[in-house]
Amino acid sequence: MNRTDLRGQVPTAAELRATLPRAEYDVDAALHHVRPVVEAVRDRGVEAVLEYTEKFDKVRPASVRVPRASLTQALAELDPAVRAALEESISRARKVHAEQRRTDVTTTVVEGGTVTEKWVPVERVGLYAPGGLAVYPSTVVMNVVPAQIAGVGSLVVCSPPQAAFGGLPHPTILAAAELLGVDEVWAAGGAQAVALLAYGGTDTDGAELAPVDIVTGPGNIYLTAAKRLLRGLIGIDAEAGPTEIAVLADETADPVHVAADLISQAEHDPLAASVLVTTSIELADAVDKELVNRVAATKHSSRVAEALSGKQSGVILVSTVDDGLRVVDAYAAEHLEIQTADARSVAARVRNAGAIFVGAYAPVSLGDYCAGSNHVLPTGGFARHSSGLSVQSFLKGIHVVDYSENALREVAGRVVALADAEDLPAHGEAVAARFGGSVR
Ligand SMILES: NC(=O)c1ccc[n+]([C@@H]2O[C@H](COP(=O)([O-])OP(=O)(O)OC[C@H]3O[C@@H](n4cnc5c(N)ncnc54)[C@H](O)[C@@H]3O)[C@@H](O)[C@H]2O)c1
Ligand SMILES: N[C@H](CO)Cc1c[nH]c[nH+]1
Ligand SMILES: [Zn+2]
Repeated sequence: MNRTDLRGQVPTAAELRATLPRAEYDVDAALHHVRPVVEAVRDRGVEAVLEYTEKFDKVRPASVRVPRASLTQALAELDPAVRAALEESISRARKVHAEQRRTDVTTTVVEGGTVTEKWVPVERVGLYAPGGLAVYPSTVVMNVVPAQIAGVGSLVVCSPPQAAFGGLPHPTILAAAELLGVDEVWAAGGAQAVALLAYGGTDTDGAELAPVDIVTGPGNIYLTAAKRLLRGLIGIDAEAGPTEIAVLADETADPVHVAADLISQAEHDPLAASVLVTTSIELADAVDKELVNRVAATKHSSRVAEALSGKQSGVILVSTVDDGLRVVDAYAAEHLEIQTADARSVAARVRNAGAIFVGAYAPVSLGDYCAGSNHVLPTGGFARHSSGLSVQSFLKGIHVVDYSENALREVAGRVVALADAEDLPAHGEAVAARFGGSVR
């Protein structure tokens, strides 16, 4: 991997951001490519979805809505070991996400005056599970579990149709949906899926897809560009693009673990990013050596090799773990592993990461499938300001203001004073009208 030596230097966060490895992933540039797709689906519905599906997925499904029988059949035919693993993943995710459900809080501001923050689930959501370079039944779990726990009443899953399966999404995607009790699945991928979810459409056999309020889930640049384009008409989660792993390690880390973990995320995409930040040049050398053999032997060797040699991946040498923390905070990785002495206390000092994996026995792959945490996480530095998918992503907070006559009278003069200060006297008059026209 490329090396950057920052030992003996103390760059600012802005300087770090300018020098750290990062892919050229220009979502804005992809907007012009997906705009015609989105507009065609808006104007011509499912017919346009099918045209783009033929073009990009090389298959034309008979219908875009997946028949109910295909869902039950997929689960019936699912390998029992995969079923057991999905059940474990679902049950752990439910355990963690159940604790996230916020309860309504009522604050008594004055006697007779309360403000309640009420959490209301979004009515209908569209959940995307990618199906390009790999298929992601685990992402069905990570989308559906928080939405269900939030209390969303209507869920639809979209995943790309697979030519090898007659235009249906991959059977493990269908089986995961069935296991989770989701019965509305549509075979659409990328930008056309997001547009279909946002605008709705009528299938070839007359089945209706009602527009959703929010679309969540990760995907490639076309999916992300469509989410960015349609944001406003629909809500979206944080952008979750090509997978990233950063490992902050010192001389106590095992190079075999570090190399295996860097490869694990590089296998998602040639654009995936694997970054090692270390105080130890010996560890960096040992990891590089380990990578040579492992990359050659791994199944998706060329994809991994491309990701690891890309400008988005590399080794950063730092003088101290404190300097390393500054680097990983500036980078704001989707996944951050801490493989140092006293990993817990180092992890406690991290500010920016989608998820943090502490110590030798918490590899990112555990979080991808079975830790109970969510794997739909912000990439591209978005972890500086955004969180991963959670129950909260599917809830809206509404303030409910309930004041009695006396409680309003008590504060009426203040409202009028502020309204006058803003030269919006009608605001004050709306209060005064309740008290005979004057509150002074
Ligand atoms: N951050 C996360 O939480 C997370 C989780 C899982 C996966 N991922 C990432 O999601 C991404 C999945 O990408 P993918 O490509 O494998 O699957 P995908 O489902 O996002 O994309 C496949 C779709 O892209 C569309 N497409 C293909 N070529 C196109 C073109 N030239 N123009 C317009 N549309 C086109 C096709 O319609 C196809 O259905 C990977 O980068 C992976 O790393 C991220
Ligand atoms: N690492 C991905 C999130 O970036 C999630 C995933 C799903 N399956 C395997 N990995
Ligand atoms: Zn992964």
